[in-house]
Parts: sequence; C-alpha cells; structure tokens
Amino acid sequence: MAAALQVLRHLARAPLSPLLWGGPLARLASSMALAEQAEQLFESTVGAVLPGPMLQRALSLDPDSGQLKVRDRSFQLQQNLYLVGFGKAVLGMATAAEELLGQHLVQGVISVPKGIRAAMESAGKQEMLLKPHSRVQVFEGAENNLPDRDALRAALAIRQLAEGLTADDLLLVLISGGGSALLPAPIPPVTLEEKQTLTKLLAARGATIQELNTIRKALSQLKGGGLAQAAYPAQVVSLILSDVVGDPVEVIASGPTVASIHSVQDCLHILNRYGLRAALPRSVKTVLARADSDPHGPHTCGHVLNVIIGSNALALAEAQKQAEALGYRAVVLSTTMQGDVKSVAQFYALLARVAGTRLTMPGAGASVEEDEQLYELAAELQLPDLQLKEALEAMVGTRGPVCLLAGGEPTVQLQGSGKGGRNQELALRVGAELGQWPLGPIDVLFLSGGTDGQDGPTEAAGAWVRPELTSQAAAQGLDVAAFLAHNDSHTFFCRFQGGAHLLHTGLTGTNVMDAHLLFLQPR
Ligand SMILES: Nc1ncnc2c1ncn2[C@@H]1O[C@H](COP(=O)(O)OP(=O)(O)OP(=O)(O)O)[C@@H](O)[C@H]1O
Ligand SMILES: O=C(O)[C@H](O)CO
Repeated sequence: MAAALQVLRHLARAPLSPLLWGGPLARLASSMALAEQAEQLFESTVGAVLPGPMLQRALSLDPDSGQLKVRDRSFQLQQNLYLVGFGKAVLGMATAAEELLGQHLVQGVISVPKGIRAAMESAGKQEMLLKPHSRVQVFEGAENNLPDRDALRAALAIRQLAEGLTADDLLLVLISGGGSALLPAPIPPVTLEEKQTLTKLLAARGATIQELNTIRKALSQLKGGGLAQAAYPAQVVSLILSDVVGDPVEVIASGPTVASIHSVQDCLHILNRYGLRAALPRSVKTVLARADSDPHGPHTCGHVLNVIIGSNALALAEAQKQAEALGYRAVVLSTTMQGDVKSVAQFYALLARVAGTRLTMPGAGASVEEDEQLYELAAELQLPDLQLKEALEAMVGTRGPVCLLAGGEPTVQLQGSGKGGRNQELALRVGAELGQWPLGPIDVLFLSGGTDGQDGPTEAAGAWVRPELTSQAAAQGLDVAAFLAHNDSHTFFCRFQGGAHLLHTGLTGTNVMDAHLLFLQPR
C-alpha cells in the first residue's frame, strides 16, 4: 500500500500524460493526483507572494557601491536607511528587508497584529521572525483588526521616526493588508474610541473598503499621504502587498504614502449613505469642517515611489505557470472576483458544466441557454478583467486537462452562528451546485483558499470539493444544505471524510486575498 501511495505521489508530481487517464487504476491515480495537484498549485500560488521572494524580486542592492535599485530608480545607501511598516504580512517583509539591506539600516519600527510573533514561532516559520539583535522595533496591536492603544503607540513611534528624517535619508515603508487598523493616529479632537466606533459601524453596515478608507483618511494624521508628508524631505519608497481588488495604492492600508484626492463632500456622501451623518460626534464634524478650509490642500507626494510588489495577479500568474508545467491548459479568468458568495458559486458550477461540455463533446457544443446563463451570471458579478470568452475559446481543440484560475474576495452575508470562512463556504456551495447536474465523462475539482492561510476564524485556509460531495456527505449522514443555512462550512469539512478536503497551510505570512482553482480533466 505504501509503495502504491509512493507511485501515486510520484504521478501527482509528474507532468500529466493524456495516456494515463484511462483504466480504473489510472482513474484512482487521477482522482488522488488531482487533489494533490490542486493542493500543490495552491501552495505555489502562495509561494509566489511570500515576503522573502517578493522583496528579492523588488529590490536589488549592489554591495560594492551601495546602490539600491527599485524598479527603474536608484537610491544611494550609506547608513541612511530607515524602515517603517504596518500590516498583517509586515513581520516577514521586515525580516526579508533587514536580511537584504541590514548593513545600511539605521532604525526601524513596525506595527503588526497581536500575537503574530508567537504564532509564527509555534508554526516553525523562522524566516518570518526578526533576528534577536534586529534594529527593527516591533509593536503588536489591533486585536480583531480594530485600532487600539497598542496600535496607536506604534503609529506615534512611526510618525516620530518619519519626522526625524532629513533629505539625505531614505525611508522604506512596508505596507500590507490590515495596515489601516495598525496605523491609527486620529486628528485631534477625534479620539481613538470615536474612530473605532465609526469604523465598526461603517463595516457593519456594509461599507466597501474604498468607502471605509476614505473616511479613515479624512480623520487620520498618517493615512492619505500623511506619513509621506511627515517623512519629507527624506525620499520614501513604499513596497506594497495588495489585499484589495485591482491593487489601488490609495486604498491599500488607506494609502499613507499616496496623496488623498477625496473631498469632505465625498466623506459626507458616504456617511449619509450609511445613515451615520446625523449622529456624528462633534469632534468628527470639527475635523471635517477644518479639512474643508485647509489652505494647503491635498498633500503632495513627489518624493515618494509607491510600488506594488505582490498581488493576487502575481500569485495567479505563478500558479498558471506551474499548472502548465503539470500539463494543464491554464487560463487566468479574473483577479477581481467579488460579489455574493452564492452568485460566485453558481458561476463556477455553471462554468464547470459549460467548459466540461466543450471539453468532452467538442462537436456538440454547449447548450445555448447555458452559455447565455453563464454570461448573464458573469455580467451580474461585474468583473472588470474577466476572460470568460477567452477561457471558453481555449477549450476548443483542447483534449487534455484544463485549469481555470481566479482570485479576489467574495462576500458572505452571515446568517447563522456556525463556524466557517469565505473560502470554505464558497467551496461547499460550489460542491452542492456541481452535484445538481450530470457532468459527463470528466473529473472536476474546485478549490478555494485564502492566501493568508486562515479562512475566517478557523485554522484552515480553505477547502476543495468534487461533484460527488453532496451524495458522499449524505452517505455519511451530513446534510450540506443544513450546514450552509448556518454558515457552518468549517464544521462540515471537519466531519466530511475526516477533514480530508480541508486545506491546512498554517499562517503563511502573506495575504493577497483568495485563490480559486477549477480543474477539469476529461476521462
Ligand atoms: N461562519 C462563517 N462562514 C463564512 N464566512 C465567515 C464566517 N465567519 C466569518 N466569515 C467571513 O470571514 C471573513 C473574515 O475573515 P478573515 O479574518 O479571514 O478576513 P479577511 O477579510 O480575509 O481578512 P484579510 O484582509 O486578512 O484577508 C469575513 O469576510 C466574514 O464574512
Ligand atoms: O488595511 C486596510 O485598509 C485593508 O486591509 C485594505 O488594505
């Protein structure tokens, strides 16, 4: 048995040959290999945006001259390098930056989530931990992604460092998702508590991250270009890991090194939209009124270079390469997947059916109705970069396995009190949908995983499913619909086949939203 497993593992890693996909043994191999390959590809997706590789790609230092190259710009390092950072992935980014540029680093301050060092330690991720004599001071705070006193202390230390810099200095700013909560510095008389309450209310009422961060910028000393202004006249290079669809630098972590273009009117519209304008604290009204008459206008950021060094698109591009190396025809469908998880699940299930028909019955063509339905669903999701037509055209003449890749962040409207996460809920919904139709002679697998390794408040990163999910679950006495009704996807996957469908990567130290992989293998 062990030897057979070895063979299957080997098959899983070897490039796929269409000849393999035939008899019953090959089918068993294919089914094991498919799940293993899916997990392997998910790991490759995450691997492309781990802090170490990302910083190595973004920075190059000539050790003799001390010239630092970032994109097409050069900076002279001469014991004049300072570092600040804030965000969920910043501990690993700072570790990698110190490793690369340590001899020039004078001082650093970073603000990272509470408990992250202990979590990385216990996960054995030494590469994410600063060395004992690091020049970087670490503040942990913002429990539950909300600004708190600890994060405020960190923000003030970061501001102090930035304000002390001169025109000879270079400030490296490391930014990742979660940065907004980790860099709170409300403009007086707004208090931290008031800012916290407003943020919570806006989020609870469904404000988008763009809206939320517009308000955060208006009330903050450091967001919306404030940090860049504090560091002036030093040069500023911001290295940004994007956790927002479309990679907008002014939104990620509320753009502390990007001049804000929003007016007070924009803020009032947002506050109106969520019914919060009437009950605004006096302090917030005061700050907004002052901003309106600010004679200096928006900050300028001419001394700043903002660079996106990691994103969902980058991660998917790597996964696409790996999938192709494994013998798949691989297409990136979209990196802006968003919308309600139910619609997203319907989209993937129908896509599997339409694409599957094209792959297994090339002559027959898919039903026109299904095609139309698929395009309608896609239009409802409003994905600006969707390559649906291209993906379907790529199936024509393809007789081998296909892998469709996408990324983004669907939303779950929580109704139940179950345990789950966006990715496990999406996978479970796709599994349930896939079981509703016959799919023909084709193996299908759908995987959804959070690149940060933690899907909602669970230890899993996500899950994978196959069309047999509902019937296999029923045989085990598990009712998929009942679990979905309570948003209890994690409990489901823990019980289903002993948890074999869960993705367990542990905290990855990075975060570029979620990855969705759809595999189609004609038998
Ligand atoms: N029981 C549940 N079932 C499905 N989704 C859930 C459940 N509980 C929480 N969630 C979802 O999990 C998300 C919060 O989890 P998480 O901490 O992974 O947030 P996040 O937005 O992924 O953070 P990050 O920006 O770090 O990726 C929310 O989108 C929430 O709707
Ligand atoms: O910190 C934030 O503002 C969000 O994670 C988006 O970047």
